[in-house]
Amino acid sequence: ASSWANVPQGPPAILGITEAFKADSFDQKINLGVGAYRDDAGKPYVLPSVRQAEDKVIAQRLNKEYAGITGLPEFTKGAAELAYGADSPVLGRLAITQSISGTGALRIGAAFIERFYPGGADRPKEIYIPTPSWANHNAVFTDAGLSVKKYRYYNPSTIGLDYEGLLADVRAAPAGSVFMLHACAHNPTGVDPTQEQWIEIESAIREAGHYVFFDMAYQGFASGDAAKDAFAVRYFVEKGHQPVLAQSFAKNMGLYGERVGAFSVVCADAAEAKRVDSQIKILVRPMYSNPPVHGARIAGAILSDAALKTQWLGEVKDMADRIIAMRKLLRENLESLGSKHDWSHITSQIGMFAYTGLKPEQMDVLAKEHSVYATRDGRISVAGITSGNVGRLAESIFKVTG
Ligand SMILES: Cc1ncc(COP(=O)(O)O)c(CN[C@@H](CCC(=O)O)C(=O)O)c1O
Repeated sequence: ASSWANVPQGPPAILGITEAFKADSFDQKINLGVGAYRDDAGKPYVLPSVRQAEDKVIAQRLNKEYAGITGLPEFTKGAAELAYGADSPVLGRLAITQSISGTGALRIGAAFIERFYPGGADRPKEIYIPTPSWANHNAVFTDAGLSVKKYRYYNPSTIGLDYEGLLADVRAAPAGSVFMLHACAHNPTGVDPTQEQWIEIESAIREAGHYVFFDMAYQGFASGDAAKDAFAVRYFVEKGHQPVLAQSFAKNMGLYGERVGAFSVVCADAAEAKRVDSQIKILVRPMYSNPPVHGARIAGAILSDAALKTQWLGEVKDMADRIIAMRKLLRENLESLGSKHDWSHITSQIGMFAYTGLKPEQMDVLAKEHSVYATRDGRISVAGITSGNVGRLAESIFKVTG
């Protein structure tokens, strides 16, 4: 018998929505599944600054030699400055490595925590993640040997933040627990703490002596302002935390398939950063040895050139602005159709996703009867909405919800 005779059929991943969408022959079908930006024509968007940087890189006719284990220094320097601020004092005590996009950064972080987080041999290796969180977080952390705990985050009745629940869970967790925080544009809810709420969350986490793992997959893409979107990361660092951070350039640079990301650890001093860097190398070497260079060369070319970086940040703002405009249009269409529901969450939420509040069964009807495809948790990728399809989308949602 085959060695793999006992391999069971697994459930489809989040990217399963795309298959169902592709199989639908209706010419006005709408894909609100995968978190990838689309322009107002519903097409994937390669940022002009990325095309220009790529042309510059190709014109250099560089060789294809291995990068170092921690990737291209020009890229990681730029990624660190973008996240922490170009004049941040932590840049001198930071260990940072390029990663296989955000997922890879999360995986390196999980492995680093599993191997080195203090608390002795008997301490359970665990991490607290929000409820709900990105569908892949659970598997990334459990596959790295961490047990995943949940903290309250979303309040279905208000379709907003469960602020009291979040604070209660932070205070209830054993001192020194690891908390994973979405830095901005929470996936899947699009519900972010306000700056005032972040300030209170920080003091609760500091008082409990917890450790923070930031996941920043949408910097610049949430509000259109990279510094604003990094508020939580920079505020926690300013208050003395030494978090680890996973960065993705999939969305804000549109480098999805180039797999460009970074993982960093804020250390106590340069000597500690050197020791941590050596251990990150020991973790990464047997994982994938060293990262792909093309995407990082593009990102590095943008981040190290003032003019290109400014142009890029303008393009990220344009993407964010289009998403914000589509949120407004969807809400206005639903209201003008006479819907009795309060749709204010559609415009108060931020980033790639809107958590509609629709039930799984309603999402099934949207797909089957209206050819509108999205995940069953009621999350829609706002980037999939265009001025051309927002009318039909609103009608479909109105027919399903009344
Ligand atoms: C919060 C969060 N962290 C990390 C990632 C990892 O992104 P990388 O592509 O590895 O940089 C995503 C992507 N989530 C999107 C993209 C599709 C997916 O992989 O699930 C999503 O939820 O649709 C994310 O939403």
